[in-house]
Amino acid sequence: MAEPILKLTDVSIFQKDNLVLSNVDLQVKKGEFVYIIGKTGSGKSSFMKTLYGDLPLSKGEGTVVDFNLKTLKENDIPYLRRKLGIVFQDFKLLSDRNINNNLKFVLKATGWTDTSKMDDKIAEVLDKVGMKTKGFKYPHELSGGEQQRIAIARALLNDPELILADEPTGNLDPQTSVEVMKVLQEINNNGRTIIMATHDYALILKYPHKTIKCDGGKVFEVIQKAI
Ligand SMILES: Nc1ncnc2c1ncn2[C@@H]1O[C@H](COP(=O)(O)OP(=O)(O)OP(=O)(O)O)[C@@H](O)[C@H]1O
Repeated sequence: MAEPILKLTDVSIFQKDNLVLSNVDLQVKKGEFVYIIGKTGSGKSSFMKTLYGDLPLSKGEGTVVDFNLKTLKENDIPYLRRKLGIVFQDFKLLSDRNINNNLKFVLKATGWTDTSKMDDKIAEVLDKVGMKTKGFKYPHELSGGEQQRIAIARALLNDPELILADEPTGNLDPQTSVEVMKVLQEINNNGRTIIMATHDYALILKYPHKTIKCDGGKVFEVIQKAI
């Protein structure tokens, strides 16, 4: 039986004093791919931020990759994030160093010390996203789609149990979006759990998965026809 990697029970999500989402109940099992959809301002990013400890969980109960979000302390957050791979719309690569050094920076920051192991891991994740030969390039020398693939490679460095992707195709044209989606799909086919916030209904239709909608301050599962 697949185990739940995320469990939220009657959760409310706030931005400062504003209630963004309430009565959120959701379980995601290991190996699932789940979309979070909804209009601008409906709470997708707030939902994702709660999962990676950027917004505190003050009401309801929640566990993510065995961390209790309700009792999560500031000091726990780096450990939570090591078990997560986070991908943002705007890639967030460091512009002053090449791709290999972007990835090495993350490995060192998360406790890796052995140079040859780091080099092997970097080669492995670049290979997974089809960017094996691009390690010497600087971010500005890559297209948006390539930069996003590097960001996905970066998210894979510590073998995360869960990948959280917040609008990963939001800055990409439709064709490039499909290419990035293929990479995420393949990662999911290899057993990795993915939660992806998106506006991109064309992608959802092309790659159907369980879909959760944020609307009117609530969260509910939708069937494809209703999207
Ligand atoms: N830092 C913040 N401080 C106060 N309110 C915020 C903050 N960030 C977001 N909000 C509010 O919370 C609500 C949900 O925003 P959120 O960014 O989660 O929506 P979203 O669905 O991700 O939107 P988008 O698709 O535009 O990214 C909105 O009303 C927004 O104005």
